[in-house]
Amino acid sequence: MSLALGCVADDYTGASDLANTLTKAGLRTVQTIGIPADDLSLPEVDAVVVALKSRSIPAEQAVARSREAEAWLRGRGAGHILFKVCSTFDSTDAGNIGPVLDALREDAGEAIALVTPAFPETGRSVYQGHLFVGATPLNESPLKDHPLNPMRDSNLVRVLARQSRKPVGLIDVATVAQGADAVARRLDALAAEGNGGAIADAIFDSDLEVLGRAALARKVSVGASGLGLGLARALVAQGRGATDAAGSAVAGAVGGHAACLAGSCSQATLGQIEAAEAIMPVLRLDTEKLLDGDAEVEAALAWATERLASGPVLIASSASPDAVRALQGRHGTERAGHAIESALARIASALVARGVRRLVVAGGETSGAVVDHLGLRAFLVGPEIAAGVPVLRTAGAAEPMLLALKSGNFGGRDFFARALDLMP
Ligand SMILES: Nc1ncnc2c1ncn2[C@@H]1O[C@H](COP(=O)(O)OP(=O)(O)O)[C@@H](O)[C@H]1O
Ligand SMILES: O=C(O)[C@@H](O)C(=O)COP(=O)(O)O
Repeated sequence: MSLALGCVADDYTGASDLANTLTKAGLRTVQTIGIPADDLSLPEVDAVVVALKSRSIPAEQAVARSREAEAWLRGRGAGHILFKVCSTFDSTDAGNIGPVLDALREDAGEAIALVTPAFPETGRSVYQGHLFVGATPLNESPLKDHPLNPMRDSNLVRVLARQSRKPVGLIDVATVAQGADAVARRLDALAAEGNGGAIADAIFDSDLEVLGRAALARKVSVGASGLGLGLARALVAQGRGATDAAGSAVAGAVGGHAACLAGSCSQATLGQIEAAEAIMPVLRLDTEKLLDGDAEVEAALAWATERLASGPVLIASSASPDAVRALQGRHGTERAGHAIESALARIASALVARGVRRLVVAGGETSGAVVDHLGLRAFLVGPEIAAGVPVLRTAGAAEPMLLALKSGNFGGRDFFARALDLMP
């Protein structure tokens, strides 16, 4: 295996989002769950996205796991490593974007790394270093209420500098408009001034193509799927792409029952759950009881077992920002988050034991907990359900499954219906 591109993603939905983008851009791509064991046979691919559940763990653990993944990818020929983070830069002042960037940059022997979370396809743009979600600055968007990483500063130069060992500079839109050579010169100048990272403006895909070309001249970059698009287009232009059709790797139905699990409390997911009530049974979990033992999980499984044979069901812990804050106030943010992720993961395993082979999961941390509990090892990329969300087919599993791991903020109101239509 001689990879054109290696990617380390800090959550599982983000990994599938990136794998989707790379596949659509012409790179044969596989998503692995952590570093794959030697016995896992992977298809011939141009890119591997190693998915880690490292966005919200202690920084030193995130650094160690990211460096292991980087070494595995470079050992398979990857000349460039993209550290895939959230397009809304989900992180806290404790990290982990800054600490991981510092480590990967130093491992690569680079003085500076280009950083941009812009992803125009989903309305993420960066202007003068400020991140916008649509027309709304990040700190005024629903991301300010994220249960684990509330984003309260749209100025990413400030945000990243607070997490990094070295200062952070800006590559503004005027420089990007001048092309890849101008970006390269700006990176060199910022490095000479002692900066270790540079937030790059990007509003359109054409900006990301410029940034992809400039980034590819170095060994490491940090960004969301927009930068992935730029890197992929630069690699395909160099003749490193695939010729076979994207998504063909997952042809064929898997059958079996279908279920949806939602742990995301994003505004988008709350609306999608509401819309799903019109087309399938929806169970809203009592999160207070969920934190108080197994009774709520057992009740949810009894509810689902009565309904699975008749069609898809949806089980959700998702709640409004006020309800989330109230639960966190009573039980602590970390305990509430981990306990609910764990409960949804146990529900997922029990549903698979009851014949579910088509599973839609809403939420990045939630998807990580579910996929880990199911022991899934890798995914092939299928058709796109919504921007940033593909159908995934398990690779290396005893029985094939189809999954959709939906980033909290992605997808339209009819997402659950569209996903199930594409997961026969
Ligand atoms: N009702 C709730 N109250 C508090 N926290 C919740 C609730 N439901 C889910 N959570 C937690 O919120 C976090 C959602 O994160 P994640 O799954 O990554 O969603 P997103 O993709 O929207 O960021 C998880 O830790 C999850 O366990
Ligand atoms: O880049 C993005 O926005 C997504 O790929 C992503 O990482 C979202 O994270 P979650 O909302 O936690 O799924």
